Amino acid sequence: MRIERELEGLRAATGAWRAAGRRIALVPTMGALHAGHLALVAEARRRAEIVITSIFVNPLQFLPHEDLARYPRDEAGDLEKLRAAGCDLAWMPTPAVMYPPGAATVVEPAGPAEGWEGDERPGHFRGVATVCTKLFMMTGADVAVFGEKDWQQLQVIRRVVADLHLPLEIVGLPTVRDADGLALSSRNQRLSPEQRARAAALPRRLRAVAKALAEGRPAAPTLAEAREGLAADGFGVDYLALVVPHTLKPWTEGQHGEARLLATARLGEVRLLDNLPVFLRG
Ligand SMILES: Nc1ncnc2c1ncn2[C@@H]1O[C@H](COP(=O)(O)OP(=O)(O)OP(=O)(O)O)[C@@H](O)[C@H]1O
Ligand SMILES: CC(C)(CO)[C@@H](O)C(=O)[O-]
Ligand code: BAL
Repeated sequence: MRIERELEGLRAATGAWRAAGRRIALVPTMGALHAGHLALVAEARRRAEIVITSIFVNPLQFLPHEDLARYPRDEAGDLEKLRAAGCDLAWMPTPAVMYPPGAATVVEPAGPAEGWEGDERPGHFRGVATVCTKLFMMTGADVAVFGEKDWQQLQVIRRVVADLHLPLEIVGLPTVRDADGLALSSRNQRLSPEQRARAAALPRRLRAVAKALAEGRPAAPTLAEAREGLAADGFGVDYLALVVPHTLKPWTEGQHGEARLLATARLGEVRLLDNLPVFLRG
């Protein structure tokens, strides 16, 4: 596996692959890799001859008070896992490579970037859209693979790619979970054993809400009950909402069809994100 930290090295590799007619898949990550990331790498392998995984903890998507300095990092472990997964190139730019002195241009997403994480973390999706656009341009990928765990992020990326006519395909993969249902996430490492045991209440309550809604229970009281339940379980609930899957607009009572149930809840300092598909019959 090649490891590149400078744009010249990355471009030399991708230029040669492209000249040989090879298709390139990109998996963007912030490192501290787990089985969820490796499922994205496996999907990338199925979709292209060459797999590039980027590891870059992107300062632009963290708000000043957020956990940038405490974000988990494990470069040696990550490289070992990527080698075993058959990744061809690890793209590990420094912040100075990604944002050279004087860098000023950003990608400002709208539409699905509005509300939910967009409200909780103002400017976050600008950072995500900017770095992903740069990663797409730097690697010249034909396809990029993202997780549905960050549902709103996936919809933002799809919107940006369509709006900017970027010549690549975006693939979303279902959330990989631990045995107790908790969505794998790098930030789970920061839960204490006691918090980790309690964290499974989040997917459990989401599954119960999804089942009740699919059975025809009205959304507003079902969601309100689940929020209270999560608070009683010790979570600080940022939001628990039913939305239109691709636009992220709030679901209106009486609508039917495919919806998405989104939740973000805090245990101590750790924010947990999760979401599930829900089908509401007419
Ligand atoms: N459990 C999972 N299943 C599938 N994809 C995942 C999972 N966790 C993360 N991903 C995807 O991996 C990519 C990189 O995510 P990232 O490096 O932020 O990992 P993370 O575990 O989500 O970390 P964080 O704690 O920051 O949320 C994103 O496309 C994300 O949606
Ligand atoms: C897509 C991403 C790698 C951009 O920094 C990040 O938001 C993430 O890890 O989900
Ligand atoms: N996985 C989403 C990236 C972030 O929380 O900043």
